[in-house]
Amino acid sequence: MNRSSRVARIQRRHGIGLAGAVVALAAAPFVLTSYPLSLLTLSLAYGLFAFGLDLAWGRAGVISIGHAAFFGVGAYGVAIGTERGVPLLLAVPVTLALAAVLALAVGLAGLRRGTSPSTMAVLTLALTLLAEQAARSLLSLTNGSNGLFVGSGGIVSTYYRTAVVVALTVAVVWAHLLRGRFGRRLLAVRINEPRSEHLGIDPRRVKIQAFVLSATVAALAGVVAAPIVGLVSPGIAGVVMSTQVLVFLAVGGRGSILGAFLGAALVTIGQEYLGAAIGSWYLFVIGIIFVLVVRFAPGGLVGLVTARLRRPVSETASQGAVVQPPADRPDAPGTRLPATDRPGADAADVAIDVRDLTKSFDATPVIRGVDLQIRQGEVVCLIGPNGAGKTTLLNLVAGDLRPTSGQIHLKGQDVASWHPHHRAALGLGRLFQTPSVYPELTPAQNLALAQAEAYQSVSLPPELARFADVDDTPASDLSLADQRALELALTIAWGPEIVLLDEPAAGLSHEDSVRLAGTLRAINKDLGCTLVVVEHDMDIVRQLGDRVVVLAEGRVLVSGDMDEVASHDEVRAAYIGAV
Ligand SMILES: Nc1ncnc2c1ncn2[C@@H]1O[C@H](COP(=O)(O)OP(=O)(O)OP(=O)(O)O)[C@@H](O)[C@H]1O
Repeated sequence: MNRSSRVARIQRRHGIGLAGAVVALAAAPFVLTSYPLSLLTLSLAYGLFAFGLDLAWGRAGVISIGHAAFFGVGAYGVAIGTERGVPLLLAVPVTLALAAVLALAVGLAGLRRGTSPSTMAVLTLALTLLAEQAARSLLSLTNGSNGLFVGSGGIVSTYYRTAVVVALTVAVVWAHLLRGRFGRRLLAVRINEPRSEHLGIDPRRVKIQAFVLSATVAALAGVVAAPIVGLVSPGIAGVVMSTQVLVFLAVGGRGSILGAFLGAALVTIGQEYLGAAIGSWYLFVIGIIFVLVVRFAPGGLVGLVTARLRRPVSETASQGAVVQPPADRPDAPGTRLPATDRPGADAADVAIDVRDLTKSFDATPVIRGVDLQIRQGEVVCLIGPNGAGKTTLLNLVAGDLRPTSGQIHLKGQDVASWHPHHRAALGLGRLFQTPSVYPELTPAQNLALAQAEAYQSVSLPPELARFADVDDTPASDLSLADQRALELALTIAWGPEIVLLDEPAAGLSHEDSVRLAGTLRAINKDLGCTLVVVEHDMDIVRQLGDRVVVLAEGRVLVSGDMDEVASHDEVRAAYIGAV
């Protein structure tokens, strides 16, 4: 089955699932009495809350252990608005906007570059503690610990219908978002942040967007929940509520909208009936279930069912995101943008220009005043003994490290302070020493993801294009040689003008290395890519390099063709004796 018919099948299955859910939800008021119906309504609100958390935790890998702060903003927004006679049509948007702004502030602070994931955990924990305390202390606004009453209009089924409409609307909007660029980028950043950044995606932006969306959905859930809960009190924004939603999601399963609603419904309904049967011991039972799920079913109930159904890897790994190159790309496949349309295209013929570059780790200098100019279309091999600073130099050019001093120009642009995704936007691609691909996705999805983000369209050489047909196994199952080839394939499919490669032949057999050198030559000749290759294998260097640059102790020792370099006494003596 080809990829587009598989995508159509997934969409059909989602459509059937949604239709089934609509029918079941529509039938509920006719078969349930008032109490179970109000429990179901509460489950829908909590499901929405869990889904909100999933947007951050399950989809973007952003840890939030204080999401009830946003839920509380939603619930109090409605409660305060109702008490003061503010129309819902005004109170709800203002409340949601407030939650979004709050989340933006937290996201900007906690998702800065270089901060550890635990920063967000600490910040959100502080937020939920603060929110609960604020709800207790701001007496004139919140009525303190006594809370505020919100009426549901008395007719449970009417309110149930409102909750259903809100939940379904969110599900449909989400399904739409998932199919587009945002869903794809969310998936890419969650699976492999550095790779995504070198495909021009800004991971911080994607995570902040996801967190703001997540908080807004959580606040909407609070809006929906307030009239069912009836009494909006400080606990609704507090740490217990924040923990409870983590349980909903862990039980149902992260990364699936069904998991969020299922987990919330099972725990909410279960604890209600358990509570009636065994009193506060129900908390103990819920705790045990949580531990068992985390230990034995980390994918939650939905994960268990999916594993039993043995769904194709391309379906399960992509979490519903559609990973295929968009059909409506303005530049048709096989074409390159006119040179004058590319950013920095009017710069001189120099692709990379490094001047007096230095880099120290702590006080230890590793790069010591490197000058290096590489022309567009050139193939340069960077060689030198272990620890000479070759990888560090690539990292500096790619933006993965900031220089201590000196200048880096790409295509005439001063990029020394630019982030990797900004440099990628100039057409700079890179390969890592350890192949960096999207391991959970199939090779075909890896390629499709790169093509969907493409800097420009290119036709892949046949030895790389073969991956487009491998759609039934995750990339992590490929051999090292194939993972290296896949990393090259997805980088080239993205359409770079300059590619930095860090020991691309490491670990390959002689035959594979020779084949790789031929492919790189073809990429240079047919696609015009400038290549900078760090390599130890002198056979490959001989085949590849227009020019060889020898780096030693962080300095350029000599630069020239292979014969010049090989005849250089210092190089022979100290670095490549056998050449
Ligand atoms: N993040 C870092 N922190 C501290 N020291 C580092 C860091 N990265 C590299 N170094 C040090 O910088 C020096 C140069 O390392 P680098 O990896 O650039 O060398 P290389 O020429 O690529 O070596 P190899 O051929 O073995 O890969 C080494 O001594 C290394 O330990």
